[in-house]
Amino acid sequence: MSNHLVQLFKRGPQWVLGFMSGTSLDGVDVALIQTDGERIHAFGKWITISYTSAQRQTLSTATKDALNWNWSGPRPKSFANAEKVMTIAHADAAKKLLEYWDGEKPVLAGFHGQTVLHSPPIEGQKGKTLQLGDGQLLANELGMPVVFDLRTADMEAGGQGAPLAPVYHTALLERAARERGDGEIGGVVLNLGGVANFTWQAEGYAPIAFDTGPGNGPIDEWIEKHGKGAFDENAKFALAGRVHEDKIEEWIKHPYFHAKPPKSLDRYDFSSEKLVSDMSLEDGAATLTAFSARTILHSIAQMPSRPNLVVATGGGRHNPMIMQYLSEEFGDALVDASVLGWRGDAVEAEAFAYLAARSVLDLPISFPETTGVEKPISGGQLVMPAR
Ligand SMILES: Nc1ncnc2c1ncn2[C@@H]1O[C@H](COP(=O)(O)OP(=O)(O)OP(=O)(O)O)[C@@H](O)[C@H]1O
Ligand SMILES: CC(=O)N[C@H]1[C@@H]2OC[C@@H](O2)[C@@H](O)[C@@H]1O[C@H](C)C(=O)O
Repeated sequence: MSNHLVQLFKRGPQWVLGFMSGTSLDGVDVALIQTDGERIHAFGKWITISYTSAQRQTLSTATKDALNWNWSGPRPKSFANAEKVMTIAHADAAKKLLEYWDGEKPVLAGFHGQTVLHSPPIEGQKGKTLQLGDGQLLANELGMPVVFDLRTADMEAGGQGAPLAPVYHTALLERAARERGDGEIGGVVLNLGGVANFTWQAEGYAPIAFDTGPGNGPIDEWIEKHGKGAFDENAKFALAGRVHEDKIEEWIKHPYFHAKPPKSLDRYDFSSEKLVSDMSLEDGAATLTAFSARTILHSIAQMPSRPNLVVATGGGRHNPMIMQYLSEEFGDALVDASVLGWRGDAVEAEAFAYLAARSVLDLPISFPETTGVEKPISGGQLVMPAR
């Protein structure tokens, strides 16, 4: 069957489904792209289906249990239920999307799963990462082959296991250059997710990518802790607060921000608890938001050259305070994904569709400059639907 898929892709680009359930536990993003594993030929429909509060609670419990478990002893009991709940939520989201899709049937799906724990390699010791997600159950539900577990092979080979979207970011920049007709593939694709990360690309270099530090994660946590919702909508609280600059100067000394890339983070490596627990709601929100923005700027400044295009993707691009910091630095070079015709909230889901196609074709999905793996490698497990 895998051979059959390879033959299909050899004949031409195919429609592929991709899923993302991000660290903010807000919902399932599902998107369609048409690809041959190299180029993005077309964008199809996409949707986000929010988790119900019960589903979110189940995932949040599994995430907390994972942090306490920390790879030692038997797996927490909550994992099995969370895995089933989130896999079914993914299947439902895809079925909903396909109801509104009148194009050709997708031939494959790329399933990221839900990261509950991520421990990058330290001092030559391999790292470990865990994405909950039952690939076989999803394949059965959708009646479609599914590629899942895309981070393990990279980690087994000594890589960070993240970020994986960079090879897709590169394909997006290539597509934009092709559409402009100038052949200039350079730029930065910035993902403003729970954790922030980017891919930097310029003529004559292999693309460089890494997690820059916290994104929306600690801000969300802070707002939720105060009973003010799941996130700081339009930076309402942050804009009413004062940024504690002294704290930012202190935190940015953390070795993570001075370590050479590649590097990656667990969503809870920077938590609001540790950072702003003694501040007012507004000052805490302002300081956490400024911290995320400043660590992004600090990381981009470490690149070999200054980008003349910075494309904002991910939920944090709806946060006006983060965007203000970025635009003070980059001016007109900073653009929203939509300016290039991309779908800023669907990029990660699209990336996993692209990665699934590359996995089936045995093309590399991670690289020395993106995850620190010794040589470019593929990854992922392919499962077929049960008959
Ligand atoms: N209007 C808005 N104002 C402020 N923040 C917003 C707004 N809309 C979305 N966000 C932020 O975006 C987050 C969701 O972003 P996104 O879906 O990219 O995260 P994710 O996919 O879970 O993250 P990751 O990339 O780390 O996996 C929300 O939790 C919130 O913090
Ligand atoms: C371990 C893990 O799930 N990491 C996520 C997280 O969310 C953003 C950032 O941290 C990134 O490294 C990664 O996701 C994207 C999709 C990636 O692998 O590129």
